[in-house]
Amino acid sequence: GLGLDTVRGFLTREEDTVVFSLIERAKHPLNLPAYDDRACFGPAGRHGRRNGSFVELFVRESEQIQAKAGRYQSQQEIPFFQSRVPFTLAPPYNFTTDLHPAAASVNVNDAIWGMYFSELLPQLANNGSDDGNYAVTAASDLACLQALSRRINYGRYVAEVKFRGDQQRYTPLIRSKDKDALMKLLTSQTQEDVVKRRVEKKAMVFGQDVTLDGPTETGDDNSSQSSFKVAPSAVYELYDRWVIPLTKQVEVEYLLHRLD
Ligand SMILES: O=C(O)C(=O)C[C@]1(C(=O)O)C=C[C@@H](O)C=C1
Repeated sequence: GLGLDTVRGFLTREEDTVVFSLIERAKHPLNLPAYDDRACFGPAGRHGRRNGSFVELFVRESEQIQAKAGRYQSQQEIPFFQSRVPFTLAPPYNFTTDLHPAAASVNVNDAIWGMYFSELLPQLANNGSDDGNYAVTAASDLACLQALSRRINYGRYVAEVKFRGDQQRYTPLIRSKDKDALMKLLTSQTQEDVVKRRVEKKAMVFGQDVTLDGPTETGDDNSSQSSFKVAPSAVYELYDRWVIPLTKQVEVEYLLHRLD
């Protein structure tokens, strides 16, 4: 079943996905035109509606095909753009439903979207300004967004486990809608420190150039920040400023609906 070790294990494994997706995005230049709402390449004209930026279009259409394939039948996955596309490409699969139904759809995808494009991306994409290769760039944005969304919105599962493990303390706080007290009760500063230091280390391990000669250890010779594909301190900061706080926001929102 679901326990604190299991859900923390999931978050730990998700860190790999998050860090790798950031490393992949860092390969490409910023490619600003792909994010411009007014740049009207794409089929905007043909369909007579505004499609937003190229990346927005890419994400929306990618999510539609993935919806058809059944991706969002899993409660672990929440699309950035809700659509009513029925899933028709895959046989139905019996996903587990561990979440409380009234709280299962709690998510902070809008905040993740805003954070990714205005805070994270400008910092991440420093490998030149524009190579015109927007399709590959958008695909790696989608991978980052999906990894971050899955990790952060997994706060629903963490909250479910914490609620089940301590119903006597959570129930009155939920009834009185005491967000601050809920936040305090679910917080473990020790665990947050472990997570932040571990993702920083993962950025060092995954983001170094691997060669056959020379030392294999990190931390001794030339492992300055600039020799990593993504700055380890930037990954630490991403978790400190955004990933963990947003996860906790999801946990609180979930708990507020846990007794509905
Ligand atoms: O592991 C937990 O207990 C969580 O709630 C997850 C998490 C995190 O986002 O990593 C969030 C809040 C806690 O203070 C510690 C860690």
